[in-house]
Amino acid sequence: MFDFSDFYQLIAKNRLQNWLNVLPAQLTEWQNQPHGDLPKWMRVLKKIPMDAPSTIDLKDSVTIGTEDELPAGQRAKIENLLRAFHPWRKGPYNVHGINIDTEWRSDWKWDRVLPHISPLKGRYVLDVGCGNGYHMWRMLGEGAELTVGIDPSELFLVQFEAIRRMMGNDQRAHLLPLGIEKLPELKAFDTVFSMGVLYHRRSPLDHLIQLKNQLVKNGELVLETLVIDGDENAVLVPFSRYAQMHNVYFFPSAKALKVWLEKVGFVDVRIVDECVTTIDEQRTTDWMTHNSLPDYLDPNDPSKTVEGYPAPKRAILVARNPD
Ligand SMILES: Nc1ncnc2c1ncn2[C@@H]1O[C@H](C[S@+](CC[C@H]([NH3+])C(=O)[O-])CC(=O)[O-])[C@@H](O)[C@H]1O
Repeated sequence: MFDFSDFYQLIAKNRLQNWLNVLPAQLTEWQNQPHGDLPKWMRVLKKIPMDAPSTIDLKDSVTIGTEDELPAGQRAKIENLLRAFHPWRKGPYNVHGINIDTEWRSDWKWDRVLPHISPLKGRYVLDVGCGNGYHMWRMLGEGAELTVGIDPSELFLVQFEAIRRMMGNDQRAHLLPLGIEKLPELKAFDTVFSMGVLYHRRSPLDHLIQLKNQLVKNGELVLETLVIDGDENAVLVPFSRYAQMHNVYFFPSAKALKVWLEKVGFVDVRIVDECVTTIDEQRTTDWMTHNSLPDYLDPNDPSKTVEGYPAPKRAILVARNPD
């Protein structure tokens, strides 16, 4: 159903080649599972043109082509095709003047991350839980040699592939529909990002070890997750939902997270940013019409979630793998 052969050919010639010992079997298994709406989305995806646009900006935004490059009728057709992949959560994207106004201002997160990380020029980058790949394009904008994203969501895979087609089938970015737990110890990436994933993992220290196992010696981890206020021993484990999210487990303080990273062997651990998520950063839009953060906060006290927990606050930590 999905063709990963370009990626296999690419990594056969580079330092990710050991991955070929397990990856084709895993992705064949994935292909053979039932996939809900994916066949329908694939039919839409194939209608999206694969022509290289006249201009691409990945440095300051993700902007593909210009408005006047395409006849109005063709632009309207592309917009309809892209809307078939609702809800668009991560972005924004601008495609031939079509402004995909996503639930999240993922560019704001990128602006908080970028000043604190090693330059990405020439690097092999892994983005764990990459969503639809928004940050992968921004990583290429910073000169990364290759970005590989992994995310189990099928909708995010088709959204990513739609954008990639309109980039002229760019081969510098690849998204694989896998969870982090499926990765062997590749020890091959210069930078590994895990943003918005840790609180979804039942075993957060194992998650940190899995991330470490993907890094080359002296490679850099960029970790972003929901945190609470408090000292090295503070951690919240919500009883059930948090801000209406299922499958959430550990919300440490940034200081506790630093200890966890050191405990599993990272060094030079730095807490580089902490900020409360505003309702301007995560909200309902024309491209994501479901409920969003404003609906998940206590209407009488927006410093709390509807469940009575502290409202979402996120921290960014950067660390080095010495091994
Ligand atoms: N086991 C797993 N392995 C890999 N990915 C997973 C796993 N489980 C869930 N995910 C994926 O992790 C992503 C977390 S979203 C952050 C997106 C982006 N990074 C961002 O920073 O904007 C945050 C959120 O919406 O809660 C989703 O796309 C899941 O499918």
